[in-house]
Amino acid sequence: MLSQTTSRGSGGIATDSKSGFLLPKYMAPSAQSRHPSSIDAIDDPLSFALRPPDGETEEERKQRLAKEALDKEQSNQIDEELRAERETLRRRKAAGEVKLLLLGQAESGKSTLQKQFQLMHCPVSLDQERSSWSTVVYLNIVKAIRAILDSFDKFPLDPATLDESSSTWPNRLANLKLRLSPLLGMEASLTSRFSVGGNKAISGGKEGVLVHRGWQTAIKSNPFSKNHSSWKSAPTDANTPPDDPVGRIICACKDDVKELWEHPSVKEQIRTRRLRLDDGTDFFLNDIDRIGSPGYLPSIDDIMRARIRTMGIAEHEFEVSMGSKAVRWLLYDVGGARSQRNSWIPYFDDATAIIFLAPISAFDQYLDEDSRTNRIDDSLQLFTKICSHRLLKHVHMVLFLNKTDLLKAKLESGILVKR
Ligand SMILES: Nc1nc2c(ncn2[C@@H]2O[C@H](COP(=O)(O)OP(=O)(O)OP(=O)(O)O)[C@@H](O)[C@H]2O)c(=O)[nH]1
Ligand SMILES: [Mg+2]
Repeated sequence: MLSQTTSRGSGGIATDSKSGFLLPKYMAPSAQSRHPSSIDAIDDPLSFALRPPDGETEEERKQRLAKEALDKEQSNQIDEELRAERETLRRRKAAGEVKLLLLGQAESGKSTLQKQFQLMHCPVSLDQERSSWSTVVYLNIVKAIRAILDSFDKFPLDPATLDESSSTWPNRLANLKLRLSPLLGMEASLTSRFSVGGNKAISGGKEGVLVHRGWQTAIKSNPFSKNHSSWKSAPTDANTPPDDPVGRIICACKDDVKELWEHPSVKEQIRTRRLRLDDGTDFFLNDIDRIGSPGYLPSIDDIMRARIRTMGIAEHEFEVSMGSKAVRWLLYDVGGARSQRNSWIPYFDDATAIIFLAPISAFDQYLDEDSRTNRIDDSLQLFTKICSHRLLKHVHMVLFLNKTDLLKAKLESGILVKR
């Protein structure tokens, strides 16, 4: 090896007798007979790295060639996909499409904003998904009850702190836990309804269920979803028990849910143990009579407040009237948890605009995925990174300070903003 390098490095010019071209000496035919052909030439590090190993057997050669053929096929396939993607983007740009990315940390309100767009520009499609959302509402209720009961398991009530009127509460709590166990037992089956094709929905433990795009369609095909009339008309089956077994259980145990939720010791537990419930929990549990009634179908408010975590990127398409013409908007709703943020980048280079959502009510909260990082700090860092990203230099940016109603409620309840 060393002698070859030395001979090539020796320099000098020779003439190719066939072409008459001047060649470096090591490329002259006489040199080529002594040295490897161009594919193995060590002047080209890539060729050198790719040359067959010394002493390769016939069997190894066949395997290597078969693998190279497979790699080439895969590489061609990727090239073809990239070409098709570039072509789609070119056509979209030519057609004047608007590509809008909704970015921000988890729970910042991206999917909620997407639903508001859908309600404004394509209400029919939201209406068609209406029965699917009852599964999300049920799951939110089950998750909140589980979190409350788990908290009492972890931090049991201290009988010394209970006054006379609450002295029977620990027994009652144990009894409620037993009575609510059939409802809690439905969590896994509710989660499985969100699986799309071969993609299973993931139960994220205390953070809730992560869903793939297209989950609404998957749920619609579940046997408990019912057809319904439009938003404005009242449900026609108001006196018949729900087909959905979870709906039936909620109907049967709504008084227990109510008793648990309204008990002062539960409110105290949430406050003192800083129990983090989803933002829509108060809304759903305060309204359990309505949700737990036969014929329940989610209202628009229910849909807006229902919480389900986005996994990956979900594309939504709308026709938006802009002046005299209708423009096609493609809205991308992304999963906001830290582990999901790398998947945003391929959507940056042809984005028209970004709406960055920052929930300003979260000043006293920490990330689910990193309990040491304050949510406002995370939003600020993320926004700074997005603003300075080289692919987003020419993209319009909208900063959306969200959840102002929750901020107001927190400040009015006496919670102070401090570092
Ligand atoms: N009170 C209140 N709740 C809001 C507001 N915006 C969103 N929410 C609620 O906040 C929760 C989380 O909202 P999502 O839209 O699911 O959050 P996301 O950013 O899509 O979260 P990921 O999908 O996990 O990235 C839902 O329960 C919403 O109803 C708001 O302005 N006020
Ligand atoms: Mg989302």
